[in-house]
Amino acid sequence: MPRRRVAVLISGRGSNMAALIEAAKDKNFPAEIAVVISNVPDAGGLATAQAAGIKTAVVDHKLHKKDRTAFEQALQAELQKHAVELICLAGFMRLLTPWFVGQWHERMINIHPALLPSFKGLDTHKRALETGVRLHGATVHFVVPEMDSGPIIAQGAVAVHDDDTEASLAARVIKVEHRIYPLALRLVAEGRVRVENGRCRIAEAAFPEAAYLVPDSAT
Ligand SMILES: Nc1nc2c(c(=O)[nH]1)N[C@@H](CN(C=O)c1ccc(C(=O)N[C@@H](CCC(=O)O)C(=O)O)cc1)CN2
Ligand SMILES: NCC(=O)N[C@@H]1O[C@H](COP(=O)([O-])[O-])[C@@H](O)[C@H]1O
Repeated sequence: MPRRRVAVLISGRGSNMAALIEAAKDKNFPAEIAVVISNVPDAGGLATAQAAGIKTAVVDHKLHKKDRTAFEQALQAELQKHAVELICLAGFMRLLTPWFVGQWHERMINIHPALLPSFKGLDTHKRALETGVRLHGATVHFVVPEMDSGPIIAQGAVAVHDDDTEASLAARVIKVEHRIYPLALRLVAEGRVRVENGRCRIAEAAFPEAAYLVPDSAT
């Protein structure tokens, strides 16, 4: 089965993008990173991608003023130019319209730094600490028009320590993100994930393939 052509969309640092690029270096990985696209011209991840020999492009939402459709049509043209089959949102901070999400139904995934459905939106680590949850983590999900609400593909959890700060918790969660995002992309690219009644079913899943409980010693 040919490797699926993937676009990674970023807005910033790109550490999840780098984890996906690293995984795709393995020729047996069922996907190749065809292009990295940023809506922010000086996103740090662009240089990382270029250094890894990956094509990059900038589609600056500011150039399209507040016209989301025009921005997304420019994005769509760039994706078609690279014959992209799957999209990974990795710290991509633009809300996508139902039109764009519809174009990529069950072919676009996102990583979110919380155990969805808890803590949708922004500032997830701060809110987790304020709430006093004992487990926190990250989620890879299919993107649907409603933000952070798509079918869950993979999750990874870490314990929250009483002396945790937003920074210390974020540092442990990002390590989990870099483990579950390549895993989730592999499952989707292998065609092993099907959505039934809003829930993901993973074919031949060797439990706990799509769920990680990461012991403190590992983070
Ligand atoms: N239709 C969807 N679009 C996006 C989703 C999604 O689940 N459905 N996931 C996000 C990623 N994300 C959280 O995971 C997220 C991205 C952006 C925002 C946001 O409020 N953006 C503001 C602008 C902020 C900025 O430019 O810095 C906006 O778009 O007006 C919240 C959550 C990706 N898109
Ligand atoms: N709501 C989307 C969101 O908050 N995404 C989060 O942004 C960070 C991007 O880091 P990275 O650029 O190093 O991958 C990651 O923690 C990702 O989960």
